[in-house]
Amino acid sequence: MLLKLRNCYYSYKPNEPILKNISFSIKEGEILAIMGCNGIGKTTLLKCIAGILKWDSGTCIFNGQNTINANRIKDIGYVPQARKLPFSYLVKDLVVFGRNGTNNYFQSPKKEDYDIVDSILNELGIYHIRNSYCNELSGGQLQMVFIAKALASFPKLLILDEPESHLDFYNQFKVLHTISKLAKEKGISTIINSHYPNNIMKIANKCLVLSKDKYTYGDISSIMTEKTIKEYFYVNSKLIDLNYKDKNVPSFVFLGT
Ligand SMILES: Nc1ncnc2c1ncn2[C@@H]1O[C@H](COP(=O)(O)OP(=O)(O)OP(=O)(O)O)[C@@H](O)[C@H]1O
Repeated sequence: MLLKLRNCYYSYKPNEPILKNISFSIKEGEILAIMGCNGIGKTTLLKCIAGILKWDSGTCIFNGQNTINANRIKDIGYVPQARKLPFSYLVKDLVVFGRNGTNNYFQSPKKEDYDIVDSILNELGIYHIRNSYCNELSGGQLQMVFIAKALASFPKLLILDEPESHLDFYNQFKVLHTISKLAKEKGISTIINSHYPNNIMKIANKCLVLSKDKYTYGDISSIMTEKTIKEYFYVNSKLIDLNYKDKNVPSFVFLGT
């Protein structure tokens, strides 16, 4: 087991926990999707797992170590929600910051670091933009650059906060395909926050859906049901099976509230 959470709590304000009694685990190469309404605590959960926020209590075992009080967790790559950069960096210079797993802009990278960056950019199919300025990229390209930066420290666990938001359908597929490929071919486990059930059903093995007072967690097919959509999102839906290229593609049609 790569990550195991037991009875974890987190609150921004005393005695008002946002995350209550959270328990789940993730194996090597598994993809876990986190879902839930706006403001329910998904980003908070990702930040606690990544060590950006400190759990109030519970046990969080990552790679055999209890990380409940860790300041910086090695081997976790974190990709925050899409954002514009305050400064303009070349793609290769931004991605190389990921080499030491921090945003330490003052440590000079070496040639070996740039070689590793080049191979990652190549693997993600964005080598051709290595000398482009990040603030001149499209949203889809920028998202791939942030994923490259997170991969630059060779993480065992990749954490992505709504990676497909703001992207067109083609780029959503591209990002999802990349996440799935990294899990299958490199065994990189992934936790992904998403607002798109049809997307996560394409790539996730497990799913955790949060609400204010409870959550549900399990295999994706047992969790992503019409009942869960009604109970956690207050929306009526119909889950249909479509056939595409000889594969079954389960998809929700959202009918109304
Ligand atoms: N730094 C903070 N201090 C106090 N409260 C916060 C802080 N950050 C977030 N919150 C609150 O915690 C709750 C959960 O926020 P969070 O960003 O984790 O939700 P989310 O499920 O990721 O939302 P969304 O789907 O809209 O991105 C919200 O009510 C938010 O206002």
